[in-house]
Amino acid sequence: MLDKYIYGAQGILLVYDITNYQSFENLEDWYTVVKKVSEESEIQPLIALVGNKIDLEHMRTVKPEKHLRFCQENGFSSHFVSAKTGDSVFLCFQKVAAEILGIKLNKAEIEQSQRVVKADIVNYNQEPTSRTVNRPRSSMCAVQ
Ligand SMILES: Nc1nc2c(ncn2[C@@H]2O[C@H](COP(=O)(O)OP(=O)(O)OP(=O)(O)O)[C@@H](O)[C@H]2O)c(=O)[nH]1
Repeated sequence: MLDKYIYGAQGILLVYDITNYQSFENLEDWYTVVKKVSEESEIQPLIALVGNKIDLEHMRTVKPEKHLRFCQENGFSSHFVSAKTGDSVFLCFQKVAAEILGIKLNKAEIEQSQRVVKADIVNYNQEPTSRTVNRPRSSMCAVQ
């Protein structure tokens, strides 16, 4: 069944979980299937390596160097996303589509697709604690 999806595809995303080394290792098997099917097809798909769950960077087990080496060795384009927060997901698809179409994205197009991280100043109503020796903290920064 998988070969039916792969056959004739112009782009293939090999996605793994950056916090799960096994999911990265499994890509060898997925890539083997992709290569086998592509040999039988006239269309050679663009292959993108996508590291998912970048919102869990502190739990990363697959080093970025490993990811990049795999890309370099096989001519993949490289992407990191978070399906949970949506970070870089649109950008990833936009880059893959542009590469397939042979279009070079300009800086403005790339920046437009990048998620803006908003930081609000929130009132900090608690009494100053003993740690605030110099000036009591009256506000804090919250990244959403
Ligand atoms: N923190 C975080 N969790 C994610 C992200 N993407 C998916 N998940 C979670 O990871 C779990 C597996 O997601 P699935 O969409 O089922 O992925 P899958 O590849 O189909 O996983 P399997 O069914 O286990 O093969 C779910 O609990 C998702 O909510 C992400 O970017 N960040």
